Amino acid sequence: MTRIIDGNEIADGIRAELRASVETLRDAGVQPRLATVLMSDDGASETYVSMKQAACDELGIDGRHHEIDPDAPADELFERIDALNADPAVHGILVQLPLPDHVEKRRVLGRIDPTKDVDGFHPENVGRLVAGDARFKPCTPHGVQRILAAEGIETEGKDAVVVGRSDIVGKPMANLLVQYGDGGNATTTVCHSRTDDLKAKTRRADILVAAAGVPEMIDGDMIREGATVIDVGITRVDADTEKGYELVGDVDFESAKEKADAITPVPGGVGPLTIAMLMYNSVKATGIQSDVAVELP
Ligand SMILES: Nc1nc(=O)c2c([nH]1)NC[C@@H]1CN(c3ccc(C(=O)N[C@@H](CCC(=O)O)C(=O)O)cc3)C=[N+]21
Repeated sequence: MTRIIDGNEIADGIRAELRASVETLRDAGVQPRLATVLMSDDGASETYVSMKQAACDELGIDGRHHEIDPDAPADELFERIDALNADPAVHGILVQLPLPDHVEKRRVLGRIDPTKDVDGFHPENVGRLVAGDARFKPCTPHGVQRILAAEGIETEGKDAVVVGRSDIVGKPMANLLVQYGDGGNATTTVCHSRTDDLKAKTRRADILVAAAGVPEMIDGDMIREGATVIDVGITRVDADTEKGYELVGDVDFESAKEKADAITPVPGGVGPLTIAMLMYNSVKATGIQSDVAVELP
């Protein structure tokens, strides 16, 4: 029987443990605070930011939301980041992506204080991850590692194939899978839109991570019998539902589940872990900045 992995359940477990870490900080007189910054009027981005704020509320983290007009000059965003960097009561800063075209993403990510960079996208944090000395693991790949661990899926010696090479998922995911240690030691292949004969590569995967952002591009025919399939893609497609859309993963779930031993659904798979690991990084950031020793799950 194919196991359908319940991401909400795994995320709930992590959040329950994080609540105790937040308590430790509060008992020491430190109130964890996460600033989210949205410079977009995209509906999906608004939804994600409000989910992050709701997760903060649930854990006792003070979530402060900041909005910047998407038509404002980039300097307005930079000044806001500078102010948040300088505020000792703010421990984590998340600038929601994507940003408007006139705002250079690289300049934004490089401007956030690396000790407050809960996304782990600052070049210093990327470098530390690659060097095997991660400070903040990027939330989605970290969440995928937690799913594999929770499901007892060994990565050591396995063939892992990541489809997608984005800075926020594909590249850090591949890096984590190839690192020495728990959740790593996999033989890792990174595929992308220009990969020749993609199917030949994905079919070799014991662990397949689909993170290309192309709805249903991976079907059962591309999956090895008995594989673990992790679907990171979440695309909104117009549909005749209450919200006017539905969420579609990068994996064609119906055909994939015929081949996979374990598979994550969309929604209810990786998405909830992304938010849980953002909370994890926010607690970690608070510990680093306040010099309070906190146990992390
Ligand atoms: N600086 C930055 N950091 C991010 O971490 C970041 C970002 N920008 N931009 C956009 C992506 C996307 N992302 C998601 C988080 C949670 C769900 C999630 O929880 N999804 C639910 C369903 C959500 C729904 O109903 O729409 C699920 O899969 O079950 C999805 C996507 C974080 N991102």
